[in-house]
Amino acid sequence: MNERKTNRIGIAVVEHQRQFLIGVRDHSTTLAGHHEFPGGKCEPGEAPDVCAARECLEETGLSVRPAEELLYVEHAYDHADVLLHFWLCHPEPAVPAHLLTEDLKGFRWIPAEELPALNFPAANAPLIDLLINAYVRS
Ligand SMILES: Nc1nc2c([nH]c(=O)n2[C@@H]2O[C@H](COP(=O)(O)OP(=O)(O)OP(=O)(O)O)[C@@H](O)[C@H]2O)c(=O)[nH]1
Repeated sequence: MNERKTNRIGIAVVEHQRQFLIGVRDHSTTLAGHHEFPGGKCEPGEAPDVCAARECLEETGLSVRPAEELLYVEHAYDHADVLLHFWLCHPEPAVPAHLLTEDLKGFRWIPAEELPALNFPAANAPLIDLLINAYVRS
């Protein structure tokens, strides 16, 4: 029997002064070369916002505080079905100022107006529209 995987994913949409923390998916992973927000699979019993903050710390070294769920998207990729929880997060107040400007393990701070030009996975499209409306057109 060919059973498809369904993964619940917590994603940290980390905002600071209208900039967002964005990386590029590694060549060894699914959707290699696509841009991405920090995130990954929820552990069993782990809430998506907790997952988003944990994955962000693991992947970028930045401690963040989840603020609100911006969007929930269900999407079928070839490799799996995903339940995506996009959580708006902000850096913890105590983080050193230099972490808010420099690259973090390959993740970079990108101004909101540059988001539409990036190559995000298909499931991110409604989130990018939402961010443009909230941070560029407002
Ligand atoms: N991190 C991240 N994943 C995203 C985004 N958009 C999106 O569709 N995804 C999808 O969400 C899933 C994330 O899973 P992952 O494989 O990166 O998670 P992980 O690090 O826990 O997995 P691993 O331990 O197998 O490497 C992938 O299917 C990925 O394509 C995004 O903006 N950020």
